[in-house]
Amino acid sequence: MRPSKDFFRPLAVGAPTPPTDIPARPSRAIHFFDPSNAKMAAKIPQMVGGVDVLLGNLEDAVKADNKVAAREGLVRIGQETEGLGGPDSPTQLWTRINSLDSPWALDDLTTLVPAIGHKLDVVMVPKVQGAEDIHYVDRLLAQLEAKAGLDRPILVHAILETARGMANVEEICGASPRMQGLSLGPADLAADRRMKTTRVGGGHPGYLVRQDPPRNELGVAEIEAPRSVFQQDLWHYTIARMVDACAMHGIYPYYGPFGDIADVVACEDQFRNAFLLGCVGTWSLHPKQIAIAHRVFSPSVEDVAHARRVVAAMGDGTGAVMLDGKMEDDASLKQCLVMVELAEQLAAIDPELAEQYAAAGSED
Ligand SMILES: CC(C)(COP(=O)(O)OP(=O)(O)OC[C@H]1O[C@@H](n2cnc3c(N)ncnc32)[C@H](O)[C@@H]1OP(=O)(O)O)[C@@H](O)C(=O)NCCC(=O)NCCSC(=O)C[C@](C)(O)C(=O)O
Ligand SMILES: [Mg+2]
Repeated sequence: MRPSKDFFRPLAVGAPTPPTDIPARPSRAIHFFDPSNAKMAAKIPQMVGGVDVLLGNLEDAVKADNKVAAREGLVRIGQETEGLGGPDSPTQLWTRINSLDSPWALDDLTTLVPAIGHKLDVVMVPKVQGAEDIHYVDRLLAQLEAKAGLDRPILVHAILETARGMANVEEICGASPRMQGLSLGPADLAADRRMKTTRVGGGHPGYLVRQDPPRNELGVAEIEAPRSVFQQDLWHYTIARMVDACAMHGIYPYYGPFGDIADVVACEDQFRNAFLLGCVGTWSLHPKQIAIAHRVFSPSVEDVAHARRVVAAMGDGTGAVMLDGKMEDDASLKQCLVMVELAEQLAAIDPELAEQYAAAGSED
């Protein structure tokens, strides 16, 4: 569908022109912190450069009594933290504002944009229900940007955490040229869908398939015999829908929170599933989840080396060749190019990865 002629025009006189393409800035880990928590806030300056995104969370997980302190704390951090946020920073600055039906969302935006709008890369909007929520934020941001004299539009990221939001996922992605991406909000979404879970993301041992029963010599199924069970991914359908909606609109899908901080193994599995399905990153709720996210959402050295071999073997990119007993063709080349491009983007911001990927290339 052709967008209206005004789609890429500023929504307020004097506001910066919205982007026609959303840049693929590395955002493997979106690290959440509560700016009203002095201990967490104190750690932020030393995290700049060590994590792709720092997100000052103002919504759930911040106590109602601390909402103003969190907002003011984020302003202070945005103003005082060197190197944080803006187009040239190694670490983007994002915020999650309060939900649009809360008493705080309006003040969040009217405070943050004039104070730190030049540093703020992305505003994450929770509990987005449909395009109307994005239109509201879009217009308000344009008015505030114009008033503040900003020359760069702030991007918008929606969290999918209601059944209605999921049903409207495509129109949410296409609601504004500011749309940067989507994250999964598994806890609120589970509640809204009336799923019978109590966790923040991750799987559930009850969601499984069971191996067929063996049969005895009379051909009767022995249903009490021991059988393997395979736990399934509760979030597969949702993430796959998000990935398609984002890919269709040229924006970026992210997993979301994994609340079992102690279970770093299952966390890594959940992140990897999302990575393999097409997500570009995830959230980190605790410092120890940052390294997991960075590791998982960076292609492995082996995959990059293989992808480069396929690119080299495919010459002009058409036809079919055999490599290690496998057929490679135009379509497998395209997958390999996704991997190589991502490796190049990450190498540009991560010297350690750059070295590993360079070595992977030189082996061929
Ligand atoms: C889980 C908690 C309570 C454990 O906090 P803790 O203090 O018990 O952990 P710790 O292991 O004892 O912490 C060690 C040190 O790290 C610090 N620390 C700890 N966490 C952080 C952090 N994030 N950033 C920076 N520093 C952090 C902490 O202050 C402490 O500092 P210290 O050594 O000086 O004493 C804590 O990590 C936390 O509050 N994390 C953020 C939680 C959050 O943002 N939740 C909201 C996102 S999930 C969500 O909203 C759902 C969703 C999408 O809406 C939906 O599915 O519907
Ligand atoms: Mg939520």
